[in-house]
Amino acid sequence: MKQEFTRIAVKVGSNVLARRDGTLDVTRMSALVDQIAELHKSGVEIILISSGAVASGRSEVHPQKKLDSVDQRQLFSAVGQAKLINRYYELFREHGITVGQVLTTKESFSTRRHYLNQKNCMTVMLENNVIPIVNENDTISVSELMFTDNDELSGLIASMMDAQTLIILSNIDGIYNGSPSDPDSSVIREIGHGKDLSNYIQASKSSFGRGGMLTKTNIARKVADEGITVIIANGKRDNILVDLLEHPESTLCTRFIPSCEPVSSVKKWIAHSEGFAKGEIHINECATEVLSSEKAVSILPIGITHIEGEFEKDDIVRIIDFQGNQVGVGKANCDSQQAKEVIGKHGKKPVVHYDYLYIE
Ligand SMILES: Nc1ncnc2c1ncn2[C@@H]1O[C@H](COP(=O)(O)OP(=O)(O)O)[C@@H](O)[C@H]1O
Ligand SMILES: N[C@@H](CCC(=O)OP(=O)(O)O)C(=O)O
Repeated sequence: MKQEFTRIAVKVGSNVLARRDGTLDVTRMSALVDQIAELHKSGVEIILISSGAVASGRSEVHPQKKLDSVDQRQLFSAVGQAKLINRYYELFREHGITVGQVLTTKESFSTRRHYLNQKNCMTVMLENNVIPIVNENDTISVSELMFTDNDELSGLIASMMDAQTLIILSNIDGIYNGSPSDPDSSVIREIGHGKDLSNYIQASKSSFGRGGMLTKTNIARKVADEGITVIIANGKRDNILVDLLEHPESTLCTRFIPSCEPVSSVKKWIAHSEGFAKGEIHINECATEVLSSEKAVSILPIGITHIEGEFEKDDIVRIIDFQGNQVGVGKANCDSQQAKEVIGKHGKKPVVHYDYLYIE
């Protein structure tokens, strides 16, 4: 096997694992496990991000009374995750491979300490030849603190674990340049930096998915900008994982070209922490221009016009340009009160240092 990659993250969407009637497609699961086992045995480290808990629980329990969507998700995932991981455990055991379950929440990424704890857990698993199988802990995640979907989670994991490639498996061959059901549209094979895809993406989602293609493309772009190749491919196609790595040219998929600029570990964490931002730093036209150049610059008080919200030192803040658009995310070097006191002044310390600033 071509050994281009040493560590990859594979995300398997709900729709790949669920049959039309919502039951778990064990044949598909088994086929994917066979491929992952083959890659694992050839020396590629794999991190599996698997959806399917809710879908597999849905067919197991039949509630007596009508449940709201949160109750349903909690009930189905509690039952379904146990079933899912049990299946994986048995299927991988046939190949002599040990797997471990990592259930996480969005909040578990909110501080650098929590983030590093999770990274350490998965590193130790990989070092011991254990394949981590990650999913959101849907039993305790409620709306505001949930990942948009497992695409978002997979992007975070790929970035945190310094994977070279993130393969997102869905029930479609890639991103189409029109409606996927339109015979005139075709799969976009490669997507470079800055390409706007919003015109192509339909709001429709597959039956069991949560986020849809829009979140997939947004996440894919962000992760590719951090230097990771992102591939969207069809998990229902036989041998897809092995084909993607062995015959990349002839295998149908959408590939996001990664940026060549290395991004530090701290910046990667900050890039995925926008959801935890406590405040906003608004900057003037001149600062906006400098930030959009290739130069390494910090946010200095002289370029700040105003501060919104209350934040402490080390909290995540959004950077907003003079036209009101968000241009980045950073870790504050001081609290909001101290920042307000130095607005517009020369010769003061950065409010967000370059090392802790991620420009989108
Ligand atoms: N331009 C497009 N190209 C491909 N798929 C699209 C496009 N626009 C919308 N979609 C929809 O996105 C769906 C995949 O996203 P999603 O339902 O979140 O799947 P998953 O459960 O695998 O994460 C496809 O089944 C398709 O219906
Ligand atoms: N954590 C949920 C995943 C839901 C979800 O976002 O799925 P997907 O549309 O595959 O990204 C589950 O296991 O059912």
